[in-house]
Amino acid sequence: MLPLLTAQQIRQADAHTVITEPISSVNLMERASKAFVGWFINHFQDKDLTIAVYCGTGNNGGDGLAIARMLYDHRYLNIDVKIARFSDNATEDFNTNLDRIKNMGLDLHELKRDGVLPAENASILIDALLGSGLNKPLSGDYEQLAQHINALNKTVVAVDVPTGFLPDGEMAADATVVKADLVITFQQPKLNFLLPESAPHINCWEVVNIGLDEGFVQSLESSYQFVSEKDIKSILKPRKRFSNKGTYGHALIIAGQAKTMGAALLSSAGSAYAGAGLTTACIPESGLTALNTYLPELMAIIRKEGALPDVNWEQFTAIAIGPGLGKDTAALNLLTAVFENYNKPIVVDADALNLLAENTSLWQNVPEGTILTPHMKEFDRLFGKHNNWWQRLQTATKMAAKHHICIVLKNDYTMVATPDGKAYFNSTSNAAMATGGMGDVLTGIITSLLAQKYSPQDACIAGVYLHGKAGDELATPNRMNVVLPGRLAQQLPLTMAKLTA
Ligand SMILES: NC(=O)C1=CN([C@@H]2O[C@H](COP(=O)(O)OP(=O)(O)OC[C@H]3O[C@@H](n4cnc5c(N)ncnc54)[C@H](OP(=O)(O)O)[C@@H]3O)[C@@H](O)[C@H]2O)[C@@H](O)CC1
Ligand SMILES: Nc1ncnc2c1ncn2[C@@H]1O[C@H](COP(=O)(O)OP(=O)(O)O)[C@@H](O)[C@H]1O
Ligand SMILES: [K+]
Repeated sequence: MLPLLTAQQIRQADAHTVITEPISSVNLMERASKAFVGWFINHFQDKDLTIAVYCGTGNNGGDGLAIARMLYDHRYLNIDVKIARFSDNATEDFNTNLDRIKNMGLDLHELKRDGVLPAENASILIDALLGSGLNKPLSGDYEQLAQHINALNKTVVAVDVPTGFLPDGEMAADATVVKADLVITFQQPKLNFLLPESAPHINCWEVVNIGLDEGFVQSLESSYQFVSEKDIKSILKPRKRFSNKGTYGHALIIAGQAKTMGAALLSSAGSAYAGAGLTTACIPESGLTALNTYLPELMAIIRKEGALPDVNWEQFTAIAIGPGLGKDTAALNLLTAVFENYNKPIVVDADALNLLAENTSLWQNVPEGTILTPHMKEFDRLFGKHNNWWQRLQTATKMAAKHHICIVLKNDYTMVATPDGKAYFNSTSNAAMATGGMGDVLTGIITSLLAQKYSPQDACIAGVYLHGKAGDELATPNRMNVVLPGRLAQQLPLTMAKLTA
């Protein structure tokens, strides 16, 4: 896992690295700038590019100066450096880099506090005005310059963090931020890059390693982690010789009404394709033909109107409830029965989440290790209205700890909050997956992994990763506009095979 630190913790890691490596802070700046330039020249190979580097007078600006110098050394000769002298303060490493660049023959201009904004002929702007040192919203000269840059409509590459963007914590919805086509960020994605509020400001980001002390970074035991393929490979267990269907558990999916049978089919397919030994769908009678036609491998328990189905609960190694279930009395009775009769972790999704939100007494019977899989609206119904995703992240970790459950809060970079108060951000999935029924398949996958005896935490982290990875495998190479959930389910055996090979 890649620990995701707050800006303050990054500063600590920075200071620690300077002392223990040891490396001077200006050489650490040199290393960071070199990493930026390495990425930049690989992707912008035309040396005739006209580039303007906008520098503040802090360390982000110091990076900007070092980057301009290095690009010039790489024969990018059309570089114009603009230094925003909006503050009387400048850091030592900024000043050192200013001395280094002064006599190189590059164009250096200073922007004063007088509000006169520069004309701009360059095609690429490098934003090194402010980085992770942002401690208040932009105002005055900085805000005007940021608005001016945005109005230019040029390609903007930001150093570490776009100017005005808060790396972590709650950012005002109307904050002025330099709009970056690309952010080349140091060491790790900043937490707020992973939340939807970043969408208007950041088109894409890339991480470059600057060699902060790994041991120290780990020792901070960050509450936030970024999941990578390596982590999933160490979670997933390959299927064994001499195993049989009993080895891989029996999943029960309680889902669907006559008009939403698709939800039951898709979640059951997710379970079967993710490798449960057996998958049974608990569905209304009207859906039986559809079930057998769609996937004959599935078994059924029929729900008759007005009666609870006769279920031998203990027979199942994992149970999910909710997709397409509706919120009528029968659905509520079913959910109550599941909570009362089954004491192992249960996957609760969709309408079952809405029922839980409306019937809070149900909470007392939620088994430890249970998994909730809300999207944003379901999450807010459960835990109250939130103004932004930072707040949701805090609530998710708090509620997971309070109820001893896992909460899978779905989005791009779906986060899994676990009972120990941590949050794991997923690194797969794409916008082609934004289509109805996709969450149903995820519910099936997580239930399947639970049935196969993965811990609730591993089932969530691996399930979310596999779901997104299958979506990426289908969408990315073929530039698919949309990936349908049923097709994604079918991709799972291949995705899992690659990760367990
Ligand atoms: N470990 C790493 O990752 C490494 C990081 N490095 C680089 O350092 C960057 C962080 O540098 P930094 O700490 O000097 O802060 P930076 O963003 O340049 O801001 C400068 C000053 O501006 C001020 N200020 C704040 N908000 C403001 C506002 N709204 N409007 C006006 N002013 C505002 C505030 O000063 P204050 O006003 O509080 O006195 C602040 O101190 C980081 O992003 C990366 O590029 C690498 O070089 C090496 C390794
Ligand atoms: N833009 C996106 N980028 C990445 N993943 C997405 C995107 N949109 C949706 N998804 C994924 O698709 C699933 C949608 O779930 P949900 O909203 O519950 O769908 P449904 O209720 O239709 O089944 C989630 O797992 C989510 O992470
Ligand atoms: K910046």
